[in-house]
Amino acid sequence: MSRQAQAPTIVLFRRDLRIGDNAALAAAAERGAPVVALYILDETTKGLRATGAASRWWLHHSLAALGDLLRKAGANLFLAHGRTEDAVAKAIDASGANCVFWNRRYDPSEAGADARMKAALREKGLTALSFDGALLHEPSLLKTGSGGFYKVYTPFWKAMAEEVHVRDPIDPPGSIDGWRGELGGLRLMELDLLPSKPDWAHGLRETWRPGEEGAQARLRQFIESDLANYERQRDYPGQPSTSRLSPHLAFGEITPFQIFAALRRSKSSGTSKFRSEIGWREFSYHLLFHNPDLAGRNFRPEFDAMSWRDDMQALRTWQRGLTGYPIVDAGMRELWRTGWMHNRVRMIVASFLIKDLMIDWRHGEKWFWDTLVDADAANNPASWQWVAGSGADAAPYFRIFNPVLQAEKFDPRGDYVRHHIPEISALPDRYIHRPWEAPAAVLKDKSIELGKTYPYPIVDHGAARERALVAYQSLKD
Ligand SMILES: Cc1cc2nc3c(=O)[nH]c(=O)nc-3n(C[C@H](O)[C@H](O)[C@H](O)COP(=O)(O)OP(=O)(O)OC[C@H]3O[C@@H](n4cnc5c(N)ncnc54)[C@H](O)[C@@H]3O)c2cc1C
Repeated sequence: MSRQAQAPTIVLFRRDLRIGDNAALAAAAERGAPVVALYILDETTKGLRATGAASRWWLHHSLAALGDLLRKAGANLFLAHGRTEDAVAKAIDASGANCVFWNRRYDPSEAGADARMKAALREKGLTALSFDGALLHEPSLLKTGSGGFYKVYTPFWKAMAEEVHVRDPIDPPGSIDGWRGELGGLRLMELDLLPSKPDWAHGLRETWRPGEEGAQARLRQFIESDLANYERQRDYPGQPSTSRLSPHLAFGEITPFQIFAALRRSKSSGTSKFRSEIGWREFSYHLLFHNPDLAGRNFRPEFDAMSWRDDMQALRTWQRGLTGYPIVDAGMRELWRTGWMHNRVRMIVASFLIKDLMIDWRHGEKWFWDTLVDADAANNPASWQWVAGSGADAAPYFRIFNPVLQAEKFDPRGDYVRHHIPEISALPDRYIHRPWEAPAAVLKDKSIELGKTYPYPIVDHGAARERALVAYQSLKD
């Protein structure tokens, strides 16, 4: 029997848009039958969170890149839109496939949908298999001594080191015997993922190269140029020293197994700190797996009693980067322009929204979800809850970042702020993070009119801090 006459294997692609270290694809290629590579944009299955706008932009380009790689290897990438189970059933009917393979997802709503699909397919006598790849550990397997899940990062990471064997990445299949039929699917443009009216994505296009090859290039460049200084420089947003692998990881264009293997091969110092940051991603997924509504519900229920301010005007001012605190505004504008923000600045802007403006962390989480290219179902809510103090292993409630002192420490010459806020870039270093203290003559000389060309601070940090401490203390009491 020729290979094309064998019943094909459907391989579902989701947030694993790569051909390297792709266990499901490798298993399908090894099986020998033709492969139907299928991506389904599922905006219908109940409980799945809709992809944010910046992530949709990324997804479009990542699918284009995956399609190219698959084509070179011998297979088409088929595209569909609708409920996953319906689209899979249609693909089975059209292709005569008798196997469906995929890599596991760990968001409980997605994992639940996959489990239901697996049971339904098996009931029909088909082979349905799921594989690992997104995480170094299976959240269901790593348990504390008392059989629960970890709520504190340090023991979690220690247990990972002791119990989890980090396997080598799987090579991409040399060639794939792609199924030659027609599914009647969609073309990429028909998924309608790109912004058009208006097209706000020019900053994203300038900044990123979505896709597996872009991810591998980024990893190589990071290891060669920045890894050695990572621990020392990772907190300074003006110096590009972090890996910027987050969107590639969020879309599964690269796996933690591939990153760990590359770190093992490198002779660089600084690998331990970098590994532990990847560990925070593992920890976030561990928390999400065990707490399905991480984006909607306080991990610590006592936070349900917090009286947040319902100030939508202030929320919009924060979103637009017009709070009058330059480091906050620079971060929010970096996010809007590039779909990404430096980690230190994410912590500062989040603390500002939650503690200086007393706005519910869920509003910030939603904005990030929509505007980040690395918007991640685990990292985003876990990090917001960490800053709010409502999360597992959270920042202590009395830690309220002073946006001026943070800026002076981590952006000492104001490079980052100047880059993102041109209207105050001419200010001398001593006023760049506190323009309201600049003498009138200096402001005039630099053509800055506070309240007109750049705003006055939306709140006084000292007073806002006191207000937050009272609110947080009342929760404790
Ligand atoms: C309020 C807030 C929201 C966040 N939202 C997201 C999000 O939606 N998606 C996201 O991937 N990260 C999020 N983070 C975590 C972190 O800011 C980003 O992962 C990091 O800035 C990405 O840049 P990088 O790839 O250069 O990081 P690197 O420093 O190079 O780290 C490498 C990788 O480790 C992981 N990582 C690093 N720091 C963290 C962390 N604190 N928590 C979890 N994983 C981490 C990421 O996968 C990252 O790509 C958020 C942090 C905060 C404070």
